[in-house]
Amino acid sequence: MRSLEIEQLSKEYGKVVALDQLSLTVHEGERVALVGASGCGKTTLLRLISGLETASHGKVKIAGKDVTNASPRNRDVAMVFQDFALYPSQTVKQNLSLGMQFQHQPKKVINDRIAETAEAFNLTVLLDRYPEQLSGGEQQRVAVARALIRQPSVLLLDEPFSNLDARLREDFRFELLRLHQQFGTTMLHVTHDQNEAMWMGNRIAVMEAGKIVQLGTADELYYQPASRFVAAFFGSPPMNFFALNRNGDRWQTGDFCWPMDVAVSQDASGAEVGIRPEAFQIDLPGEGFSEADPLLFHATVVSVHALGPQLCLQCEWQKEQLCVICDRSATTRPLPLSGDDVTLRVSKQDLHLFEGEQP
Ligand SMILES: Nc1ncnc2c1ncn2[C@@H]1O[C@H](COP(=O)(O)OP(=O)(O)OP(=O)(O)O)[C@@H](O)[C@H]1O
Repeated sequence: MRSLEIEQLSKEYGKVVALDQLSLTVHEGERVALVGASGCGKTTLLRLISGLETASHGKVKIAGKDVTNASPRNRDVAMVFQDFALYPSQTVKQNLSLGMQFQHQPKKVINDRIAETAEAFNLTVLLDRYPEQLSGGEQQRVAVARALIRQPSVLLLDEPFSNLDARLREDFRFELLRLHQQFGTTMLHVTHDQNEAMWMGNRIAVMEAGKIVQLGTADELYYQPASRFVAAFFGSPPMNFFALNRNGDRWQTGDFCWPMDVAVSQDASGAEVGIRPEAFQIDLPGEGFSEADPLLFHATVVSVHALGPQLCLQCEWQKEQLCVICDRSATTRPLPLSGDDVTLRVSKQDLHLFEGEQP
């Protein structure tokens, strides 16, 4: 059972509460991506799991064993750092062997494991090089290989792609997924990048101010965000948000009245409706849509951006910016131009209501 269990974990630095009674289970062989804004406590959590920091309260269990007070070496966990943290004066081979030497593994086991791992990670021809003689992508492969060679129960990754350029990042994502299939290691992967989280996580945990505010699959977070924060975090271009103003018993944005069944609580201090850019259907005036539809938006196109098979329209509606993404094939011909009036419609199930949250 190579799982990771975190129970009610807290960490305070003086008055700063970096982690606030956080609980999370990563099941054996699962990949959980951990996302959140800068300063929300992601690195602190990894440091507590790996034993580089001690917890103020709570427990960390690895493979069923309580390791809350164990030294880093006795935790059966390995970590890959953002800056790779390879030893510059040691060759790739020496970097790979160091952890196993600390474990006092026999020389034959070390050599066999290095040969196997170098093969799996495509590092065989690089074994005698020093880190400075490697490209960023190669250094990253060595860093992950060094973490996995000890066959830890749990692998922690702290922004492992952030020092790679966009192209390499994508290649490395596939590589890491392939290695995960091969090794089946339980993984907790910290990232700032929503796209990376959706690729890498079987489940994604969203952190805000030292707590997990939502844990679920990429689909759950995208289609059923538990808060405005989660809704805004996932999706590119991001969700459109429209502030609602109370007018008697109606809720409006500009002159537009939202349907009555967009039910905002009587005591809500403020509310917003969120609509994903791809939730809009598009038509030119006078075609197709029924004017009786309560969710028609008459907008003006400000700019049009071709994104390969998709089209992105930046529009103005009720003095608000509104972004629409549509498949080119599903768009009316001729394609809309800037300055055109367009009619958009959404389905009620694509409206996300957020009450009383600050952007
Ligand atoms: N050694 C420390 N002493 C005091 N405060 C600290 C210390 N380490 C972290 N903090 C504080 O704890 C909070 C969480 O920091 P942490 O580094 O875990 O955030 P993070 O989510 O990893 O941020 P980033 O994405 O920017 O790396 C922050 O408010 C930070 O200032």
